[in-house]
Parts: sequence; structure tokens; C-alpha cells
Amino acid sequence: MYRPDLIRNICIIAHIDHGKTTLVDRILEITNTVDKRKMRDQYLDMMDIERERGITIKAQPVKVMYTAEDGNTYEINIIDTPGHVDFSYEVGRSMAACEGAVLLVDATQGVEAQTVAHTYLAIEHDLEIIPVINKIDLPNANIEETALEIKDLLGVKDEEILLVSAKEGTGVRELLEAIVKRVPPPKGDINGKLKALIFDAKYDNYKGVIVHIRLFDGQVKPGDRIMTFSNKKVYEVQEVGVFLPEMTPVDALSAGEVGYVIAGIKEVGDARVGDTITSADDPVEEPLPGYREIKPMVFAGMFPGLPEYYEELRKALEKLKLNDSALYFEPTMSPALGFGFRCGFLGPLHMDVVRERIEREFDLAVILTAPNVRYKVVLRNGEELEITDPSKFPEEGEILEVYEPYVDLSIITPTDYIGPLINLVQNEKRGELRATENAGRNRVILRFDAPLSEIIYDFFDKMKAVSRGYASMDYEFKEYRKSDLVKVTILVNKEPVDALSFVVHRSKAYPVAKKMVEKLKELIPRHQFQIPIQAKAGGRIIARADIKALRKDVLAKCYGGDVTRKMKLLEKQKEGKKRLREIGRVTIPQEAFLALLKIGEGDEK
Ligand SMILES: Nc1nc2c(ncn2[C@@H]2O[C@H](COP(=O)(O)OP(=O)(O)OP(=O)(O)O)[C@@H](O)[C@H]2O)c(=O)[nH]1
Repeated sequence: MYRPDLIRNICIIAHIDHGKTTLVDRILEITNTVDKRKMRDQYLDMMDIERERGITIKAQPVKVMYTAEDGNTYEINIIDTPGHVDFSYEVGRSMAACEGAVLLVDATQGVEAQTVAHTYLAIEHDLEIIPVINKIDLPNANIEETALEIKDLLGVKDEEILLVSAKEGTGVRELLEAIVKRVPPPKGDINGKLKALIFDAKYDNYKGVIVHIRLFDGQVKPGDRIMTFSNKKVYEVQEVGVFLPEMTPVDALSAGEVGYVIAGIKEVGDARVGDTITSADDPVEEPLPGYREIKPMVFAGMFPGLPEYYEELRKALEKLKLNDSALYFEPTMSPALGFGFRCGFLGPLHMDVVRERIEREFDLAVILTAPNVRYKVVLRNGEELEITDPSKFPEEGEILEVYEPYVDLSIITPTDYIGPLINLVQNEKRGELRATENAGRNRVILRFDAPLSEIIYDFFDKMKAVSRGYASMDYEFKEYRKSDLVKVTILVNKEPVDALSFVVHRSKAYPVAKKMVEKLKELIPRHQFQIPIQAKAGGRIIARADIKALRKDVLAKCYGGDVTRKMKLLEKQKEGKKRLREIGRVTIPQEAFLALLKIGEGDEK
């Protein structure tokens, strides 16, 4: 029977390692959702990488049935939220699918900055927030202090904060009671026109795209003709169902419910997060608010470790793309690295995840070049270009104007670190402070305008370093701004290496070029001859470092020059142990192609 008053839709806000997965595991057990025999730890974290790195990009939603003290059996849908700034848009969309949020704080760690950003987002979405202190079983749990911080953040009373040990199960039942009592049931009209929010989409080899939805109004069932609002594509529904957490078909999904739809959608790119699904025959006029097209913001070259693996790399990228609508790639050719792909990502973490999946799931070693943003260039001849590959950046004489993307950068920090953070953003990263807002006792939000290109390198680590790990950041694309940018070309042994070129603000061209050649000097091994490394901008050499020649006797041991040794090296390269590239007569290791990312290392101390 359809009882929307017995539905509760929630998400869990938690900093990494505060115990979200463990809590969900306990809830699954208490509600007998998962057969004890099948129960394994971290049930919902499906991907290996997510488990190992502790970053859940997004886990499956799950529906549990909980019989409360009032005798009613409630349906509680728990929707996961990704935990990194690259995916902040998706966090917002997941929250839009809920009426409540559990704020989970580790009693030994206290409220961390990342949690604050998500809590604000939950408040913006009008979610009922239930604060929970976890890990109370630990001897070093500091419940009082943690409660103070939570009260600071939310303005709640002591008695509203729940105490839980997700590990031992203490307090989990009380939490389920609180969810049922405090989180409002979904509103919505089952007789209204179909209006559903897409909050995730996954590709399945057998079933095609599985669209995760939250219904706001109306109903959807097999045989219905549905339409995605943004691109007006029409599909016939084949199956609808719920997550138990295995996908389980049902006759229909109705207003207020969470579930999935399978409708012959071929790629996840056609079921975009944040988009509205409606009826093709009787569509709503207005979609749900908040939809945005996700565009790649960060680009890098990806090349197979060995040329013969080009096809395999293409297949791997195609496979990943099926499940990742934000991933973009097109073939490219680099004189230095051969055939490969120019790839686009949401941000630096997304890039890392893709690279790791390719290496691990497809067993392919790849060479990835330093990331860059999308530049807009107006040439003197009037032509307008969009450049995502620094080696294709036009020569200075041809350029009339250049524009680069700026972001709204917000950093939440305890007041102690305001000075160092402003210094970092303004003096090192070309940002501008726009506003400072109070964010509760001893905490502020600093709002900056900053060039995206400065944020994608070592910014995150530096921010953490100057704030002792306490600051957290979020950014969103703002606009393109005119800028004074130059291309720096790197020559190794007098030959330009296209994959090492980069674009930089003129004011930084010299210092960055100098650090870059010094870094390359460290990263490229010695050869039997001296190797000059030069940086060239605007037609002249602006920095140089030399790698000294090896002495002959040493050389005999290391580089015998015989073919089998070289073959062995190439074998190793396949294993991803040591990826080397011959440029002219010089062997360049994979690391060197990321030299630009490493030039800031060791600056702090
Ligand atoms: N002692 C104790 N340990 C806990 C408790 N809850 C979680 N842990 C441990 O804390 C660690 C992190 O827990 P997870 O559940 O993986 O944390 P998470 O928030 O899901 O982490 P991510 O998926 O990485 O964001 C694990 O080693 C858990 O065993 C608890 O109540 N008490």
C-alpha cells in the first residue's frame, strides 16, 4: 500500500573515516535488510579504489524497512553523497532528493572543516539535520567537546544530539527512531504529472543505463513513455525498482519514493545528474531547480606506456565513459609521446581516479601530462580558438587577447589561519579576496575570485599545510576573464618536448620556468652526454639547467645498451613500475611529465 507518510529520505554527511559506511552496515543489519551470511564490511562501497582510498565517489542508495516504536513500519531511503570538491554539484543534487540528513561526527576528531561545507549545503536545501556523535566506544572519545562544536554549527540543544558507536551498534536504534520522528515525510502528489530528479546513473552491461531517481510528483511504471527534460529525449520504461540494496523490480514508483528506472538509455550522458524526468505524453512545464550541465574543467594528455597499447587504452576509456558522463576524451598525437588522448575531467581528483582505474581495472600503464584548463584565445586575424592543450597554444605574435576561467573559491577556516590563507591565495595564486563571512564561533568563510589554473595544481595540499589540515575548500566556475598568459616550451637536449609545455601568467613565467628546469634536472637520469634543459617563452630562452654527463665506468653498468636490457625495461614499463620515454637520445621517466606539479613540493618548510 502506498503510504508516503511512512517514507523518510535521508543522506549522511560525514568527513572521511568518521564512520559512515560502518553506520550504514549496522543499519542494514538491524533492519535485516541484508542476509547475515552475505553481510560483509562496507557493503555499499562497491569499487576497490573507493575502498582503498577511502573516497566513496558514490555508493548505491539503499532502502531499509524499519519497524518503529509506534508500531509502524517505515521505508527509509539512504542516499549517498560523494565526499570531494570535484563532485560538489552532485552532493547538492543528492541532497535535493532528501528531506533529512544525518550529520555524523567522529568523537575523537570533532567537527572537521569538510563537514561544515556540507552542513551548510544541507541547510540551504532545508534538510532536517540530525546530529550524531560516533565512535563513543573509543577511550579517547571527547564527547563534550564534540557536542560543543556541533551546537556551534547547528545551534541545537544537547538532548538533540545522539551518541552512537557504529562499530558496536550502540545508539543505532535510537538514531532510526530519531529519523522517523524528526525527518518530515516527502510531500508530493501521486496524481500529479510525473516529476522525478535524477541523482545518479550507472551503466550495466546487461541492462544499459540504470537511472537513480527520486520522485516528487506522479508515478512511473513499465510501459510508460518518459522524457529527460534537458534534451527532450523520449524512452519507454522497461523496469522500475528499489534498492534493497540489490536492485529489486516493483510494479510502480510513486511520489516521494526513491528507486531506479531502466528505459533503454544507451549512455549515462543521456541521464544527467540533476535533470528532471517527466512524462513524454503529459510533461511538466517546469523542471526541478538546480540542473546544470557538467562540463570538463581540467584537461590532460593520456598516453599508453607503449604505443602498441593505444587500442587497449581507447577501449578502456570508452568503457569508463559508459559509467562516467563527466569524462571526455579525443584522440591526439604528441611528437614526444606518440598517439594518445586528450582527456577532460571535472577536477584533479576525478583525473586521479580515472588514471587509477585504467591502471588497475584494465592493467594498463599510462603516461599522464600535467593538467591544465580551457583557454580562450582571440588571434590577430580575428579567429577565436579554445585551447585545451598547452602545446597548441599559439605563438605570442599571433595573439590579440587571451581569456582564462575564474572560479568562486570559498575556504572555510578557523580564524587562526585567515592570514596565511589570504597570503597563499592572493600572493601565490593570483586570487582576490571578495568577502569574509562569519561562520559561527571562531570560523570564517573566505570568498575569493581565483583563476582555476592556480587551483588545480598544488593548491589543496598547500591550503591544508598552512591551515594544519583544518581549512576546507569548495569552488565553482564563475566566468572567463582576460588575462596575460604565455606559453613556455621546454627543450630537452635542444629538442622541444611538446608534452612538457605549459601556459602560465606572464608574471610567473620566469620563476616557474626556472623551477621547472631545475625539477627536470632532478627527474631525468644522467646519460653518457651532457643534457641541457631549457625553457623558452616569447621566442627566447628564459631558464636553463644542465644534467651532467655520467662517467664512462658507471655507464657500463647501468646502460649496457644491449637490446635485451632495453626489452626488459619496456616490460617493466608495462607493469607500471618505470615508464620511460626516449626523446631524441634522452630517456625521460613518467614522473618528469608531471614535473610541473612537483615544482611546489618542499616549498613550505
Ligand atoms: N571504535 C570505533 N571505530 C569505528 C566506529 N565507526 C567506524 N569505525 C572505524 O572507523 C574507520 C572508518 O570507518 P568507515 O565506516 O570506513 O568510515 P567512512 O566515513 O565510511 O569512510 P569513507 O568511506 O572513507 O568516507 C573504520 O576503521 C571503522 O572500523 C565506531 O563507532 N567505533
